[in-house]
Amino acid sequence: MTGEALIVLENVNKWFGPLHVLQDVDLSVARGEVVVVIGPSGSGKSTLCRAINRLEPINSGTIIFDGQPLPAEGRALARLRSEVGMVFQSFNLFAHKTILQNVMLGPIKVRKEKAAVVRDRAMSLLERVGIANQADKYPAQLSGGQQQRVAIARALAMQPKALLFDEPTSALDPEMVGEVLDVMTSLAKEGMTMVVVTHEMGFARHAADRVVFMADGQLVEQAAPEEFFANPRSDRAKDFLSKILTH
Ligand SMILES: Nc1ncnc2c1ncn2[C@@H]1O[C@H](COP(=O)(O)OP(=O)(O)OP(=O)(O)O)[C@@H](O)[C@H]1O
Repeated sequence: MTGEALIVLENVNKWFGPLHVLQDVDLSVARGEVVVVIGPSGSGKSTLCRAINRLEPINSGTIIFDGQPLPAEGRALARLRSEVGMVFQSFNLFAHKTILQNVMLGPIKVRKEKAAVVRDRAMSLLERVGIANQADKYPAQLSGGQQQRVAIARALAMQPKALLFDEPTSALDPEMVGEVLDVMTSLAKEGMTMVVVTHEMGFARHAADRVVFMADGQLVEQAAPEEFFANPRSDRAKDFLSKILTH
């Protein structure tokens, strides 16, 4: 971690109708930092994650990425989306394209890179996530854990400056969760800047630089994982942890 901020949210507010889902949110993520966002269902974690690359418009406040205010549209937004990869709960792969084509698509379509260059990068990323031998298959032929690893390779193919994960293991059968978390842990160790919304407390403990606890649209507290899990300060965090850790 260098300490230099890559993602900065200042006073961010978001309403869904009368529901105030992000309430004056301030958050700064340093280059190379891994921030894990936890909290009860409906507390605004996904909305926060989606706001960072403008999948969700905000009502007020500022989001700065790599020194620039978040663009609303046009080329600058396309550039932002290519610099901030996102991995979703549902893998969102193109069903009628092969695994390799899925990984190659973004750099070719969005960044107009040459296919030969992209193919080499895509194959080495598939190698890295342990799926190179499935490159010519279609998503439906892979398990959920394998598809999510492809989705991570696809995000990496754009050579992003940061990766956002929105509950990446929530749709997986339990035996596949570990293989996806292993890939994420190795990215974290290599210094990728990551914001991860998850209910996986083991990942939060071992891979996070900082845990952010959200409840009712607010960042209630944040601390290094060893400090947060040993000594949560707010009653809401204590209550949340006692429920989730005894589950
Ligand atoms: N498109 C939408 N329209 C209306 N309300 C929404 C929309 N998206 C989310 N919400 C509401 O906003 C609140 C925050 O949702 P969000 O998905 O960000 O929470 P979360 O903390 O990620 O929850 P979970 O852990 O269950 O995924 C919830 O009450 C949710 O029902």
